[in-house]
Amino acid sequence: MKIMKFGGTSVKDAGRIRGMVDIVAQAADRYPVHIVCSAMKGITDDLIRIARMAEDGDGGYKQIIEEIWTRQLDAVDDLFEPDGLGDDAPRRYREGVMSQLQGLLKELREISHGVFLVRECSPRSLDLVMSFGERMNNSLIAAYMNSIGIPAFFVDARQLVKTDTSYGRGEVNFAKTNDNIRRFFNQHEDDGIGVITGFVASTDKGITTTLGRNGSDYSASIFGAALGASDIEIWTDVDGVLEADPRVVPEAAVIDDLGIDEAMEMSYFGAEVLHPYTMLPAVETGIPIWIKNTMNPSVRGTRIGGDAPQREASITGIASIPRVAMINVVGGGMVGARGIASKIFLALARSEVNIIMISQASSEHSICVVLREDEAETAETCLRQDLAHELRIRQLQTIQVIRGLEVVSIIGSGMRGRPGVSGRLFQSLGRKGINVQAIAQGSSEMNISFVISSKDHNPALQSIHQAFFQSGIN
Ligand SMILES: Nc1ncnc2c1ncn2[C@@H]1O[C@H](COP(=O)(O)OP(=O)(O)O)[C@@H](O)[C@H]1O
Ligand SMILES: N[C@@H](CC(=O)OP(=O)(O)O)C(=O)O
Repeated sequence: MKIMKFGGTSVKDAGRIRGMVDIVAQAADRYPVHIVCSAMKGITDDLIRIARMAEDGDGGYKQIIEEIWTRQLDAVDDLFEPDGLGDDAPRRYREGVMSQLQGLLKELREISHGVFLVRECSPRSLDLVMSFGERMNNSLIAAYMNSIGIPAFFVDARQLVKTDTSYGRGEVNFAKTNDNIRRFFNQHEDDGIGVITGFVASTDKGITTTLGRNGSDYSASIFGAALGASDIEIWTDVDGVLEADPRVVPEAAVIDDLGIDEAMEMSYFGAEVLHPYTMLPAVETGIPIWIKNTMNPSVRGTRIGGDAPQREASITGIASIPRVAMINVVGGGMVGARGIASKIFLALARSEVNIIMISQASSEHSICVVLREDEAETAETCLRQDLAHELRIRQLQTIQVIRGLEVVSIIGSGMRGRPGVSGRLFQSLGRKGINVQAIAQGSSEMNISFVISSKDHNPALQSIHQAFFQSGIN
């Protein structure tokens, strides 16, 4: 059995849904499959805008709900068109799916109105609002498959995937989740293809949660691991994981095989083609993950699994995280002093921000942490509170926040023990006049990360790709 996951680009309208169902039907002729689908491309962003506008008392949120509804209706009209041969199935299924979608629309309108009235949208309410994209789209897809004679059943993953109450990024309780999934699919053994909502989950009390943006990839691997799938396929709009973001580096080629560690580094450091947690369930079960192209299904794609293959090349890929900030904690009194680093990290833990990168010069004169720009204010407040004493006695001179930055990483198991890689990297940036503001290298030697100004994003990625992949001396 295989799990096939289709992202928002692969199910963004009726045309793409038809293409996706063709791929699924061909696969299902050869082996059992279940599918995990995302919301139509852009719908989750629209739902977030609805919540934010309603929270701000901006009645314009209603217009966005109408736009979402129009996209759903266009897809229904196109997919459930009577075929003119007297077959009534499209009409019958159209009525069923319309009533399901209208129910969801009503619910979305009521929740948004509630947010508008109280002028408050908690992370918990936001998760509920965001869940509608996946719920609408998978209801539509399951009905469409049935209407063309492919037995399918809608699966609301909220019934099965159980998380804690970390809204916006629920932490999965695997014991309960695996048990729920196995029991549910045993009961539906003869019902055809499960059409599973990606991204959404719920707490023990049934409160809706989500798995984080782009979390449908993770949903696919949760279901794949629980059901002992032979493969987990992530279908998207590119031929696989590429050496760099193809929108910036059009010359980037497909990486045929990636080790689990390399894939984790690529996704953690910004290759949005894959959610970083996707590999976790697969690591334990050894199930390979494939990245494949819905628009080009015959291409092999990238296989992710096990250790990285032996490589001639030093680096495998380049990734980047935009919109980060750097906090520099600077002070002569830090040199040789004990406990300041731990105070800094405790303050950051208290602020619940996610630290992307840390760097400390051996002079111990400063510690720099890199985090998402929208978390910088919270982090700075906590640091100033917890380090107030050290600032007062001048053990620390400043806590400086620099915004408008980006982390770029070069990744690859071939870097281990190979001299000259960072030399070539920084030479290529230097030639383009790009200033590097901080550097970190993990002890695994599989990643060198550095911070640059956001405005240098494109030239940095292009010059690194040129230096390693296009020069013939990677
Ligand atoms: N290294 C990379 N390899 C492949 N795609 C990448 C990479 N970095 C960024 N991308 C972008 O990720 C996109 C796919 O991710 P996403 O939009 O989340 O897809 P989906 O809608 O299928 O979930 C691609 O269209 C590509 O532009
Ligand atoms: N729809 C959700 C979950 C997701 O994974 O979407 P996609 O597969 O389109 O990246 C999001 O936009 O975050």
